[in-house]
Amino acid sequence: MTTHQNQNQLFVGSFIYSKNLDELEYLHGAAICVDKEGKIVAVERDCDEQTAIETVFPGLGWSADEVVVSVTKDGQFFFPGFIDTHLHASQYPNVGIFGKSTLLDWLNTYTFPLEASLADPLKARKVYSRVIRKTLSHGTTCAAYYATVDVPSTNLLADLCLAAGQRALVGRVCMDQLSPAYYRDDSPAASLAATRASIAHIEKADPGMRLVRPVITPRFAPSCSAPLMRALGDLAKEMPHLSVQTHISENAGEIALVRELFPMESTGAADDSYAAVYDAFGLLTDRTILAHAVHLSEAEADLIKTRGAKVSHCPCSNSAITSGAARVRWLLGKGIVCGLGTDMSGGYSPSVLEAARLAALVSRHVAMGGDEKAKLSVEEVLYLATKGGAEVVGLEGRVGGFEEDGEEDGNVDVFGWESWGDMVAKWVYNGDDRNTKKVWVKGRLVHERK
Ligand SMILES: O=c1[nH]c(=O)c2nc[nH]c2[nH]1
Ligand SMILES: [Zn+2]
Repeated sequence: MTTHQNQNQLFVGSFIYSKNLDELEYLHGAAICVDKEGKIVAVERDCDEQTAIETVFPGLGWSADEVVVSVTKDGQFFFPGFIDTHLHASQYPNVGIFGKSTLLDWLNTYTFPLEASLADPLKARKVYSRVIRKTLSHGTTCAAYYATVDVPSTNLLADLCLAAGQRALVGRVCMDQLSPAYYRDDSPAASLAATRASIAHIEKADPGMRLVRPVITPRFAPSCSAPLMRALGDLAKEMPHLSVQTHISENAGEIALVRELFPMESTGAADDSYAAVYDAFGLLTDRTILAHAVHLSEAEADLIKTRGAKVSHCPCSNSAITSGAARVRWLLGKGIVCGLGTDMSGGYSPSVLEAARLAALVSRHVAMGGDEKAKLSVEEVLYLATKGGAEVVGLEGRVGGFEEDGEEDGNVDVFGWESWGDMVAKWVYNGDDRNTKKVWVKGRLVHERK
């Protein structure tokens, strides 16, 4: 595959992207110029290839013979890359394998043994290479990954993302309690040292955090002792350029466990809620990504809004391991920023488009529970999958550009009489990786469907 890296590029045709939560912008007959560094340097409406060559290129100092041109055909469109705001790269081999488990037994039965086994570098390379290739093929240009406790293989995940050209947040998993002895940090100090080592590696591998960045990753409160939680909260304060990712309020058993492990008298938290525990340790900040947020109380959601923390909605995982139906409309109504996560392998699908579809369906289940306003529209779930996600991972304004286009073969039957709005709805409800023909990140072609 020619990647067109370090070449000026012209994209011509139809562009569709989220203007805001409620509206998609449809630009037909438009042109976008992307320079050698992968930056969008011109967006022109009512512009075809010839017009761009004659009127736009001179201002950019480009000559037509050195520019790579991509043009959409009928029914195709450029769409911003998807942002997967929460997934476990290390759990990819287990997608679909969850039986009838729920969170806590699922972790012990399926998840910890697999994650521990990735300390084998050959196995880690195989799994991480495949998860990157697979998510790129579904149009995921940016992913917030959990790796494992193991430092070398976590670092390898970052290196592989960098080599493949996928934007990524890569987190070494911190956990020093309540998992088998073969899979946990030896002490809070060891966990902190290993985390620092992984951060140092990733920052050295990509000094300007151009594509890949480390993320502070307390697995979830039950996996972390109070001293470890405090150390990671202090680390987040020391490194304000880094995000924090964790899980919150996914499952009833987990919530009861947090209450038992972190009584408010021991933490100095304002109340005995899950969100207050993270807050007490300095882990609830405007750089915090909270996966799930299914069973939050009113007060917890208000606290999350006050701190500016973000939510990764994971409808596939929440359904597969029967955690519950997150009330996304309620979170959005409070002004909490939300994006979508596949949460493999709690979730079984690598596709953010599938997560968008399931977000729409789960919102209808919430509506059937009595809140008619809960239903999310096609426009809303696509916003969560792109611009909302960008804000969740702290890359707003940097991603959400035009990085992907759709193709006519595959599972979406287009008859020719549909409006563009109807075509997009058909893509959301029936599309898959066959509709993703090419994927670009920073101008580099990182996936091409043959
Ligand atoms: O969906 C989840 N996946 C996990 O790996 C995990 N660990 C803690 N809590 C979790 N939830
Ligand atoms: Zn998860």
